Amino acid sequence: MTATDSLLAVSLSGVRKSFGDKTVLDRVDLEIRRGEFVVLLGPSGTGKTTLLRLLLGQERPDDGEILVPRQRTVVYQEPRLVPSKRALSNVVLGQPRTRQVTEDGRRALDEVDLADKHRAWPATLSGGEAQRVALARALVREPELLLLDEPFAALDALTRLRMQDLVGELVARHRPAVLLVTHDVDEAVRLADRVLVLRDGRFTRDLGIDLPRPRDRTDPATLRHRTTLLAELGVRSNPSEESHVRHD
Ligand SMILES: Nc1ncnc2c1ncn2[C@@H]1O[C@H](COP(=O)(O)OP(=O)(O)OP(=O)(O)O)[C@@H](O)[C@H]1O
Repeated sequence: MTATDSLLAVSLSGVRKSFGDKTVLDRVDLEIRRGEFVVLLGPSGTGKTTLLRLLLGQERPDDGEILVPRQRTVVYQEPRLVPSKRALSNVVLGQPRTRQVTEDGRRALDEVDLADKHRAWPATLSGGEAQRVALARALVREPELLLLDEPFAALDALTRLRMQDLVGELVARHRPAVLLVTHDVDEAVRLADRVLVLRDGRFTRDLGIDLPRPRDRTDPATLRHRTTLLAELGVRSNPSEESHVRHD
């Protein structure tokens, strides 16, 4: 990244990725500013996870350029905790066990409201608690880029809403750039500064959401964005409709 781009956390230009004769990403450009919360929406199989894997360096593009900060962490749909390590050890996994690291780990657990669970084994945690440990592990390293791959999808509805609020609060405090992959339009409108819709290898919509937080899902402006995104995904919106779209 050049000096003039210092406000950018992520820059992709002309990125192409195919598997066999299937082009998944077709000359994609993407810029994410520092501290910006971007949500990536799209039907199943359109390349959202592939894009995330490219940002993590787990895949290489066939063409194009990808610039990402070195400090990047990820939370997946499953918490992926090490079962033989207690909560705190999972949070500071891979880091030297200095006093500072232990303190930071405890603070991170405190931030996700699990201060009293630092000695808990993963098997004794609820799904939501385990996911909060995973979030603490991702944030304790103060990443410049936080990647979230459907992190709420496996949670029950109430826990999901609480987790969304928690992520919103923690991101506001730590200010990493965020790329959140989801199928949930309401989640996108609730959290994003900007929503990108990925279809047929390209971004078909780049929608800025400039609304105060916390956001009320019944607010007319929120509903307008929701309707726009559902239309972009090819889903008709009406009040009784389920917005958690999955095009399998
Ligand atoms: N390693 C691979 N080898 C072959 N094909 C792959 C590979 N990884 C992904 N694909 C294909 O690329 C396409 C995009 O997959 P990807 O997982 O990125 O989609 P997605 O948008 O994340 O889907 P979902 O929403 O269902 O998670 C799919 O057709 C998938 O089968």
